[in-house]
Amino acid sequence: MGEAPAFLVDDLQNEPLNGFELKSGTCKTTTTIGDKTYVIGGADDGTLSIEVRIFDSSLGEWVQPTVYGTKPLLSKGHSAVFLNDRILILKKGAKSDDQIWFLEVDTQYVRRQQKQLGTEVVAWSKGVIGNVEKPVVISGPSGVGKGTLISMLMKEFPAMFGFSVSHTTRAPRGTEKDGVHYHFTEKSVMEKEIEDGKFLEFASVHGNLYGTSVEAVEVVADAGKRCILDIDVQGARSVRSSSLEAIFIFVCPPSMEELEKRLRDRGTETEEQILKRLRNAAAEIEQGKSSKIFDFILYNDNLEECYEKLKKLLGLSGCVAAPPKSALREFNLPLDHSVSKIDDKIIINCISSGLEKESKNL
Ligand SMILES: Nc1ncnc2c1ncn2[C@@H]1O[C@H](COP(=O)(O)OP(=O)(O)OP(=O)(O)O)[C@@H](O)[C@H]1O
Ligand SMILES: Nc1nc2c(ncn2[C@@H]2O[C@H](COP(=O)(O)O)[C@@H](O)[C@H]2O)c(=O)[nH]1
Repeated sequence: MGEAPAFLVDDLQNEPLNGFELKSGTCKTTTTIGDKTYVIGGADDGTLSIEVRIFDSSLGEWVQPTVYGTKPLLSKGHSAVFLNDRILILKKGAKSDDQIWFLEVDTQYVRRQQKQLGTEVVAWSKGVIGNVEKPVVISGPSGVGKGTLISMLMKEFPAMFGFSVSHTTRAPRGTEKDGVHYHFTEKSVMEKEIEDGKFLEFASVHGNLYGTSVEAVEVVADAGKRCILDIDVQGARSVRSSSLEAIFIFVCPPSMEELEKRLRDRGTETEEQILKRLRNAAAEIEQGKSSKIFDFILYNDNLEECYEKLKKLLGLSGCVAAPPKSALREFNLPLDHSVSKIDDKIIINCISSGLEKESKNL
């Protein structure tokens, strides 16, 4: 909370200002939702990213919200329009893969964080142009074959799927590479990043911390690929209640004996770790089968048969590996534009700068 800079108070007195840039060339917009006016833009704290402040007219006060997600970098300005539970931000003069952003202000995820923290919360997420299909969340007990199935999918459809590289505090196994299999990290560093809102979900699994950063998912979406997350049941539950709309698949072993055999044959864990993973497996299978988190349950008995079933439920049966959907189609947003919403359509009014000014709607 704090005092309003004079120019903003002036600007706010001249309502309505929704979605329009404030005067004085500050590259800030205001969006009023109920008692709250979201002032978006500028970087008061010396960072290079877009800042958010809220003026609560019922309190007559400025509120500094807790901001989650990766913040967009400053641009030559932006337009803003409110869409149901989030504000659409169109950055001016930005590259096509950096033009569209959302500031979540009233999504389920934001409301839950607000309740937990007792403060105002907003969350940034990046928009993607095109038809990237829903991400796929794959869970199941350790050793059931999640990684094997995902590798088969990535090998057959390299241009279609991208793996969400998680962070973990566990030590790398022999052949694992940092940044490819996991981002191997220190516990204190990861805890700080969790506090800073960089994670979509995280959980303590078999005695170590694991988590999916917002960036890990964005990297895949930015490449125009469908994101695959290999995460435990706790993580799947968090993603289920986040704003990420995904397909949730739980992989079951044919028996506990077979699961133990696979874990032992893999030879990557100590005896103590194997026993811990097996103890946790029973509870995970119980939750996986009984909770309403998962859309599909797959039994991984015969690997090839299970893989075929996985492809079928992802709509890939009999599919020849296709080139990537061109999710990053060129989309040239002119520098001079305004944005509004009518019914289900976002109208972008482009003003061309010639001798005779011309206006065109997209
Ligand atoms: N259907 C199957 N039949 C026999 N062996 C299998 C089958 N599926 C996977 N395996 C083997 O089981 C072992 C464990 O598989 P994988 O590493 O893919 O499990 P995971 O679920 O990813 O485990 P974690 O959660 O610990 O990473 C591997 O050695 C793999 O080759
Ligand atoms: N909640 C999350 N769980 C994760 C994530 N990345 C992996 N995992 C799960 O951890 C166990 C153990 O994995 P291992 O590589 O040490 O064998 C397994 O069930 C994974 O699904 C994550 O980002 N979040």
